[in-house]
Formats: sequence, structure tokens, C-alpha cells
Amino acid sequence: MSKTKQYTKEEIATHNKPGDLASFLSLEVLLWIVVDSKVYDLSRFGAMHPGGFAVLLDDEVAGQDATDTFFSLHRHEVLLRPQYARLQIGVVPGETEQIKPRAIGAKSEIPYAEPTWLTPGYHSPYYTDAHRKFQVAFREFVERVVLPDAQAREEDGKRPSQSVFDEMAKLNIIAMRFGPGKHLEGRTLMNGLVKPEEFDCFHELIMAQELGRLNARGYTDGLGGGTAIGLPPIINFAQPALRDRIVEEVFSGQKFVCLAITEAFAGSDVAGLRCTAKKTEDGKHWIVNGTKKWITNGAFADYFTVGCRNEKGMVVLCIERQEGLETKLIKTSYSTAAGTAYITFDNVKVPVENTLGPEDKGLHVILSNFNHERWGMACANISSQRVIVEECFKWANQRKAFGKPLNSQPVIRAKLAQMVARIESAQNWLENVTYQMNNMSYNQQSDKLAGQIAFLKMYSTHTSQETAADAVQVFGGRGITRSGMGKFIEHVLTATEQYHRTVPFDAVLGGAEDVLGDLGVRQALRKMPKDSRL
Ligand code: HEM
Repeated sequence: MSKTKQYTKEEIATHNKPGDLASFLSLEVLLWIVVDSKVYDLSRFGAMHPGGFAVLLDDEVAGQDATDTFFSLHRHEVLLRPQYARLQIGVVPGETEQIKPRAIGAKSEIPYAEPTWLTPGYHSPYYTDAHRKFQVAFREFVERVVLPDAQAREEDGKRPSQSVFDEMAKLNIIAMRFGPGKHLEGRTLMNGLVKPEEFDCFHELIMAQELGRLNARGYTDGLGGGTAIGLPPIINFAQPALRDRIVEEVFSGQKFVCLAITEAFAGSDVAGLRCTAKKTEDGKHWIVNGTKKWITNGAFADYFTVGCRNEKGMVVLCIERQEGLETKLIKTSYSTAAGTAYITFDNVKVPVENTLGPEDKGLHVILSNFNHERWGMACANISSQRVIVEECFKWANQRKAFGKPLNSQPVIRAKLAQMVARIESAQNWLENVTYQMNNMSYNQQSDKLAGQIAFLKMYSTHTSQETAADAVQVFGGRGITRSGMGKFIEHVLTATEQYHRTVPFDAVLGGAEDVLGDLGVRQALRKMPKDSRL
């Protein structure tokens, strides 16, 4: 059937009856509707319609233009799915399609769906043309290569596909996720789009924010969350031979690292760790015994950066997967694509050459990367939050309730106002902190930015929980629905539902909100001038 065949409104209006067995066999067509200038034949589909047959027979639906009703109940992507797109039999003469999906890699035109630096007509002191080109290429990559895998893996709970890691490795994306630095020297980044010496914290911010837009929190942790925190201690403290081998294996997408610190016995309380490392009599090995819990990527990691108690305090070891080391997948409220694991060490033998940093300075080895990790989490958290604001603007605009669009309700507009104020303030603060990072040495960052970053992460995760709660109010039942209409519904408003379910992760991982707030205040108090008085 030609999709361009023209049908007048009068002709369409005569097709307003349910299809029955007789019509099915005789191929007689009885139930048509129009959505956005296109004519759909629902005669046979009606009985299989997930929303039921009866709703399609309403006087304002059957044989009519049902565009507003349709978009009040479905996402546009429903019409793009091949099994539904083929229901189109023609078009209405003189009418043209009004609703078009955003092209892969393109920017959104919804107000506040992009930060100001990506919105036409606005200016920014921070980003160069090179950053802008990088953003375009990176978004295109994420939406073409990563997004389809993210959606599939969030659904089946499997780890991110190896093909995605391979594609990332070809462009040196895995290396770039560790920020600017020596590890980029001699590498071709994004097909030569950015030179290693020009790669800065804003390039890294762009990467973290574009990945945050996937709003697939478990999957994005699976895509390197463990490596992001487990590899830096190896880069900074491992012996060169071990370091170079692991770095190459990880940057080429073949091997994965995780950071194993927390235990069921001890969460943030690293002094209470019970996993022990004891030296063999000849002093050549450590023997490790104990457990670790909530270890991101642990289920599929090849290398484990492990904090163990020893006679002198805490020692950090790089342990290869081997006999005696077992990992079990833990189900959490985000998807198992993250490979969150419970780990047991049963007399695991580790060469002393795999010790990271001094034997009694394990805490320093672990703490050295916290600022960077928290900053990266804030980047992704803020862009995920922005996607939800976009969803809410669209829904409030297209959803009709009590005969009026949802956005005609002042309470809904008030929620949108709060959401916008929150993301704009968080993004502006983030860009300022990133600018400081670009202009400070590592030691200056530790001294001046630990508090700023702790506050920023605390603020963004706190506001994202407020945004999640507001979004659920805007979306109503759809904001908390994963099933109920069968698995289809899971695709429908998954962004809001998933966001609401997984947003607390950011508020806990990398330091709980209260802990971070307190860290920032204590750092400020240490810097109070001794002679200050009111
Ligand atoms: C081309 C025409 C249509 C197709 C392909 C279609 C397809 C679907 C699909 C796949 C779902 C499951 C949820 C989702 O994935 O969005 C659904 C749900 C639904 N549909 Fe349709 N539909 C069409 C037209 C209509 C029309 C004209 C109405 C008008 C009343 C309607 C009413 C509903 C309702 C009430 C639900 C349940 C929504 C919910 O639980 O939130 N559908 N439809």
C-alpha cells in the first residue's frame, strides 16, 4: 500500500467501524484514523492495541483526526516503530507532517533542554569552537552507538556489549574519560578532532554530560564506572610494568577494573574494614581473605583495586581475577548492567609488586581520586536532570487534561520553574568549578576545590531528587509505571520512571550528601582566619 496515497477527510470519516472477522477475511477496511496528517488503518490492529479496542471506536477517534488524543497518550516513537509505521496507508491532501523526531546528534529545540552554551543566541566564556565541534561528534557517537545498546541492556540487565567498548576504544574514548594528562600522549582522539595536549576538563565535562543524557544510570556505570575509580590508583601508584600493561588493556576496551573498598561490615568507615592482607614468610606475596560488597563492575572486572587491612593500617592491592576470588551479581534498584557485585577472597595470593603506594598509606591512595570522581558524577547528574526537565516541558505541552493542556495549570508551571532554576544554577556552578580545574595544579585543586566539588555534588544530587519528585507529579501514574500495559509501557515513559527509581544512587555513591556537605564545611572551617570576629 502506498504511504503517499491521498484520502479526503470525508472518505476517512466513513471508515469508523471496528474490523471483524468478515472484514479481516475479505480485507475490507473499516477503521481508519489520522495522526499528524497520516492515515492509519487500524482495522486489524484494533484487537491487538495495547490500550484496548474500545478506545479506538470513540466518535472523536474512529474516522477522525486523533492527533491530540494520540499524543496525549503515546510518545512519538510509537509511530516510528516498524510494526506500527506499516499501518500507515496514506496522507490527508493539503496537510503536512508537523511533528518530527530530533535527528541523531542534533540539539533539542525545547527551551532549557540544552545548557546555554549549546542554545542559539547565548554566549559562554568557557567553550571554544573546538569544544563545540567535539560536542557535536560526541553526541552523534553516543546516540548512534551507545543509546541503542543502553536501551537493550537496561531491559535485559546484561553488561554493556563488547562492541560498544570496541567502538569507544577505536576513538580513544576510554582513555579520554580519565581526563587531560600524560595518558593521552601519542593517541589519536576522536579521529584527530582534538589534540592530546589540547584536551581539557571541558572536553571531559562534555563527555560526561553527553553520557548522562542517556538516563540509563545502571548501564552508564556498567560502561566504565568501576574502571573510572579503580584505574586511577593503578595509574598513579602501580609499578610501571604493571601500570602500562593494565592501562593498555583497559584503554583498548579488552579488560575492566573495579574499586573494591566497601564491605557489608564497613561502608564509608574504611578503618573498620575486615578484608585482610597478610605477607607470606618470604615477604614475596600478600594473602588476602575477606569480602567486599556493592562493587560496581565487580561482576565482570578483570582487575580489582582492593583496600585491605594489614598490620600497619590499610594497604591497597591490585588483584587479578584468579582462583579463590569469586564475584556474585547483586541486584540493586538500578539495572544489573552495572555488574554490581559481592566479592569473596579466599586465600588469594597477590605478588607484593602489585602493592599500590606505600603499605601504610592506603587511605591516601584511595582518597586521591575522590574529587575527580565526584566532579564527574556531578557532570552526569546535572545533564540527566536536564533531560527530565525536557520530558516535563514536552509532556506538560502535549498532555490534555480536563480539556486543556497540562501547562495551563499554574501548579505545573510552578514545578517547571523550580526545575529550570535548579538545573541552570547547578550547570553554571559546574562550569565555574571546571574552569578552576583547568587552571589549577593537582595540589591546588585538592586544597581549593575539594569543598566546592563536595558541595556541588551534594547540591546536584539533592536537587535531582527534588526534580524526580516533581516530574512524577507532572507525569502522574506514568511517572512510576514500568509495566501494567505489558512490556510496551516500559518503553513509554521510562526516562521519568527510571530517573525516579535510580536518582538516589548519585546521592550515595562517591560520598553521601550529608558526608559531602560536612566535608565542605570542615574544609572551610580549617581555613577560617584566626583573627576573624563579628
Ligand atoms: C496509529 C495508532 C495507534 C497505535 C500504533 C497505538 C499504539 C499503542 C501502543 C504501542 C500502546 C502501549 C503504550 C505505548 O507504547 O505507548 C498504546 C496504548 C494506548 N493507546 Fe494507543 N495506539 C494508537 C492509537 C490510539 C488512539 C487513537 C487512541 C485514542 C484513544 C489510543 C489510546 C491508547 C490508550 C488509552 C493506551 C493506554 C495508555 C496508558 O496506559 O497510558 N491509541 N497504544
